[in-house]
Amino acid sequence: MSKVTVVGAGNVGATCANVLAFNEVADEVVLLDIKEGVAEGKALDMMQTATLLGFDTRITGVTNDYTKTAGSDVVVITSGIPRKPGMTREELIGVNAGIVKSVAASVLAHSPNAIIICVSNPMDTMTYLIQKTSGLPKNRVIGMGGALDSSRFKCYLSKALNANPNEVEGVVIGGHGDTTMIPLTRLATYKGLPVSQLLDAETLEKVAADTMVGGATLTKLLGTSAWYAPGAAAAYVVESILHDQKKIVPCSVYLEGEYGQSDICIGVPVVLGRTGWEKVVDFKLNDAEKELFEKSAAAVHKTNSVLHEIKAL
Ligand SMILES: NC(=O)c1ccc[n+]([C@@H]2O[C@H](COP(=O)([O-])OP(=O)(O)OC[C@H]3O[C@@H](n4cnc5c(N)ncnc54)[C@H](O)[C@@H]3O)[C@@H](O)[C@H]2O)c1
Ligand SMILES: O=C(O)C[C@H](O)C(=O)O
Repeated sequence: MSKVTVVGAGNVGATCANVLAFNEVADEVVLLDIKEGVAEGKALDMMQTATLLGFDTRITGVTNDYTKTAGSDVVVITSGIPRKPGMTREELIGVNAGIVKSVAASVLAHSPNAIIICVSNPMDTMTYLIQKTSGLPKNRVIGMGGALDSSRFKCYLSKALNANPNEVEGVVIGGHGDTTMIPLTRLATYKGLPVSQLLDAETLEKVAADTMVGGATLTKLLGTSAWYAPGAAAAYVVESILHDQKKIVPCSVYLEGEYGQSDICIGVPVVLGRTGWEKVVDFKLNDAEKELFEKSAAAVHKTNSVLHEIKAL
């Protein structure tokens, strides 16, 4: 029996739970929220799609009762506030740090062997906070951002190429921020062909720029941040772990020298399997990409330092 808990039954958490159930990623999904009735209601609504969609996953919802999450294999943390148009993700730190820290402690009290996936923003810093305060081995703390950013990169690339997005490969590393993410255009391909052979430099620059502000663009359109792709991206990470798929996915993980960085959680390609992130894959960045990665890491370190100022660490 596999069990996944999703904390936060808002836009992203509910979407993630829905994708997990629809794809039968786990036998059991528990949705938890602090707001009375919300998780119960959404879980019940989702369960009523089981016979329509033909899935066997059992979904339950609870209001802040962590005993019902006991024995989870994977816990996805989406609790916290989303940004509004005009805000950066970093501005959420003051409210979200307290929520994420206490939620991580509560889930681990009942599921000490769980692998934690952090979605709440600013995601790299929230992942670092969990890593530093939970005492978990580093392989069991994973920040989800790169899976989403890479799917946006592939979406924008496929539009520029007028191609099927599923035939496009592309990876985004670095921080999950408007100015810190790094779409690796040099390594992006369409059916194995480098996209630089198919698109001009100006188009490629626009694709990278659109990718970097992908979340901000949606926030402006929606009035709150996105949820369909974020929820699906979190479920994709869960599936690779729970089903031991060994997919290489860019995730925010605690580095100890890899990519020239230490004491930071930031997006790098990792192999995801049943024990969490199993190894960092070295993409052999060129000098320009290395410089971008260093700048990105410096910005994430700066946000992490706020954790001390607000006494979250
Ligand atoms: N990493 C990513 O790629 C990514 C993508 C999208 C959104 N996000 C982030 O995910 C978070 C959630 O976004 P959303 O759109 O789902 O927001 P939302 O407001 O729709 O949902 C958040 C939910 O968290 C709940 N919550 C708050 N405090 C809680 C607590 N202590 N315990 C349990 N539940 C609690 C709220 O009641 C709410 O239902 C935001 O911080 C957002 O910035 C990250
Ligand atoms: O943009 C946001 O604030 C939410 C999330 O990080 C996203 O990229 O969609």
